[in-house]
Formats: sequence, C-alpha cells, structure tokens
Amino acid sequence: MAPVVVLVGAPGCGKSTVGEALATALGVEFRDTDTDIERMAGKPIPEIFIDEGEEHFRTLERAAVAAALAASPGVLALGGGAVLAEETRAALVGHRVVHLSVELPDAVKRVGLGAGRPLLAINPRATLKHLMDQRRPLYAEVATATVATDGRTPAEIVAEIAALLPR
Ligand SMILES: Nc1ncnc2c1ncn2[C@@H]1O[C@H](COP(=O)(O)OP(=O)(O)O)[C@@H](O)[C@H]1O
Ligand SMILES: O=C(O)C1=C[C@@H](OP(=O)(O)O)[C@@H](O)[C@H](O)C1
Ligand SMILES: [Mg+2]
Repeated sequence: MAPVVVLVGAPGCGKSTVGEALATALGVEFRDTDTDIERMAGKPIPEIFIDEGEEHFRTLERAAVAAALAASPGVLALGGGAVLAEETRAALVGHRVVHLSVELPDAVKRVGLGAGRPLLAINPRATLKHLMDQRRPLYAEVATATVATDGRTPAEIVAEIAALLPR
C-alpha cells in the first residue's frame, strides 16, 4: 500500500516533526526512514557514519526508502539526502510527495549545532547552505507540491498539507 504522503526536504525543514503530527491528525501510521535505518543497522545514524561511512549509510537508505514506499500506508518522512539517489527519485514517481521548503536562516536555527546529523557536525551553517544549494533542484524534481515552513508552526504546516490530501 502506498503512503498517503511522502515528505522530503532539507535537514531542519521539519519532515520528522511535521510528519508525526500529520499522521496523528489523520489517524494513520507514521514512518521515518531514518528510524528504519537505525533499526536495520542496530545503531544511531552518527555511529553508522563513523563506523561504516556515508556510502554505506546511503546504501541502507536506498533499501529503507524502497521498502517503506512499498509497505507504508501512512505518512512517510525521508532523510534530507535520500533524493540524492537516482534510484530513489525514480521510485518516488507516482507518489504524492510534499517538499517542505525552508530557507537557510530557519534551517540553521532548527538544526542548531547539528547534533545527531553527522553531515552537519562541522560548520553547520556553511555545510547546510551547500547541501541546500545542491539539493534544491532534486526536491523540486520529485515533489508534487511544495509547502513553505519558514516562520510557521508545525500545526499550520500540518493543516496546509492535510488540505492537499484527498478526503
Ligand atoms: N515549523 C517549525 N518551526 C519551528 N521549529 C521546527 C519546525 N519544524 C521543526 N522544528 C524543529 O526543528 C528541528 C528539526 O526538525 P525535524 O523534524 O527533525 O526536521 P527534519 O526531519 O526535516 O530534519 C526540531 O527541533 C523541531 O522541533
Ligand atoms: O541530509 C542528509 O544527508 C541527512 C539527513 C538526516 O535526516 P534529516 O533530514 O531528517 O535531518 C539523516 O538522514 C542523515 O543524517 C543524513
Ligand atoms: Mg528527520
């Protein structure tokens, strides 16, 4: 069964937070591929990056996204870098994919010092800017709708996404 909606966007755009609140509002299951990856690997994401490296994480991520797209009936949040994989962008075709957009100032405030996000462990602001510039076209490519999150509460964002969904 396909997800009701898949959330994509940069780190700090609110995929995990908004996704969980949206699932609660809709009364459906919430799934986050980062949580699935941690379960698969048996350790937190920063440890996967330290022990096996980013490439290994991306391999686990491609598998986690493919499995979740096939099996999750509810709201599905991806990790911010999932769209880097062409295989994943292809797998998203035909799904309802909402890009939660965020500009650098709000993203920086939300990720803080990058705790729990190994890619942002050094110089979070500059790294985030680089990641966002690189990925913006990829989020636009996979998205069927975009919802801006800057200066808005998760509740406001949940309401806007819910209004996009079929009743
Ligand atoms: N709309 C929002 N306004 C303010 N803070 C937010 C908003 N959405 C998420 N946050 C906060 O930003 C941080 C990152 O959110 P998270 O859901 O983990 O983002 P993502 O999964 O997209 O990386 C969390 O501390 C969360 O509470
Ligand atoms: O941007 C990225 O490449 C990553 C984003 C993280 O997820 P969030 O976007 O939920 O922070 C997580 O998948 C991992 O740390 C890599
Ligand atoms: Mg997340």
